[in-house]
Amino acid sequence: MARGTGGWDESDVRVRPNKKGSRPRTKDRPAHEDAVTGRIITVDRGRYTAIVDEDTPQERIVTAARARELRRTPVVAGDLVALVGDVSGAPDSLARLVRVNERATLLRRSADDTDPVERVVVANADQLVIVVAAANPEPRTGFIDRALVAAYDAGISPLLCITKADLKDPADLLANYEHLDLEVIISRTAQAEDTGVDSESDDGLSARLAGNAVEALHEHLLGRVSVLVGHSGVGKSTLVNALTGSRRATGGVNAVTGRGRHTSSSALALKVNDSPSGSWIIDTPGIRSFGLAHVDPDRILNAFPDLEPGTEACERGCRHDNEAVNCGLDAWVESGQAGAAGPARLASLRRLLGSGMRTENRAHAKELGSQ
Ligand SMILES: Nc1nc2c(ncn2[C@@H]2O[C@H](COP(=O)(O)OP(=O)(O)OP(=O)(O)O)[C@@H](O)[C@H]2O)c(=O)[nH]1
Ligand SMILES: [Zn+2]
Repeated sequence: MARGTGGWDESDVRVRPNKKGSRPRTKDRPAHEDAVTGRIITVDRGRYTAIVDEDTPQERIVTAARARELRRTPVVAGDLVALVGDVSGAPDSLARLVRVNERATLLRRSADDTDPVERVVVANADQLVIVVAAANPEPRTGFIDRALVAAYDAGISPLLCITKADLKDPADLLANYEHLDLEVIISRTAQAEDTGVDSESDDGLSARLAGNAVEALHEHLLGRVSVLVGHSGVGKSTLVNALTGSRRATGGVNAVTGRGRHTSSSALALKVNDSPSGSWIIDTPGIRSFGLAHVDPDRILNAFPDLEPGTEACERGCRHDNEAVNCGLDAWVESGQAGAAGPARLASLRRLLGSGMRTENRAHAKELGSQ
């Protein structure tokens, strides 16, 4: 489209003289023109592990420490950063991390729903894979709903992955989400007639997963950065290892990250097997729930598109929570417009709305959380 002002070129751009230009160079902050870009794979006790020159013959792992000028900017798995100094990646070399590039997305959580400090979990993820088991452990819709809120709030597409469908039919669980435009992958162990993918969990337990399920998930990971969340025991590490070829428990070391030695509980990015450049899984062992103190109640409602139209009948200022009088959502659900799962969905929404902080506390929380 033509620009409204028409016919600009570079000569129209006036370069303002830099007031600080006459200062002695030594007082200028270094421009770091020689910096290289790295993708943060994991963070452990003040050391930042980055991959540099990704998917080129020079690809290498560089360990870095943060520069003072970064102040308190959080740096997390998935961040793209500028590195200077010794970026050779040689044993015992240490680079300096001087800048964090602007993030496309930022997945955040608070420790619980009343904790004012928001924590940055993962940067630049395109997709949040919510892993729940059909049984053992029992699925909790509360966890799924929280993860959906966090995903929508961050502008990350959610994908629901149900594991262990060999133990129980997940139809009842899925009925909760049939009115949502939510993509679902169902995984299970291989039956006799299936092709299987042998994989081991991080605890060294082996499972033979149905090949078509692993393949379906693999397809969703191509060309994207996906972050996986799930409760302990749902089969997350079995899946991650099947998709990345990483086998931490048996001492196998992922060629890229050295996951075999990775013992901390921080997020870890792994390259997806047989995939185009830029396909990453970020496993989050430490994240098993999402405190939503940082999310605005209106945005919580966004994660319930099957209910949201019902709020058109609400009075202005309606909080739609358990104390709300004449909330349009009650009639919406009673009339069946949210389907059979409507009552359970509304109960889940109200649990999330009821547990959050009141708006008055939010401004303060944001200030604290920005650190
Ligand atoms: N029946 C069945 N078992 C599975 C399936 N996937 C994984 N498992 C088993 O479930 C157990 C737990 O799997 P993990 O991969 O360790 O689960 P996790 O989510 O990584 O759990 P943490 O390591 O505690 O975080 C292991 O014994 C797996 O072999 C499945 O689809 N069906
Ligand atoms: Zn309402």
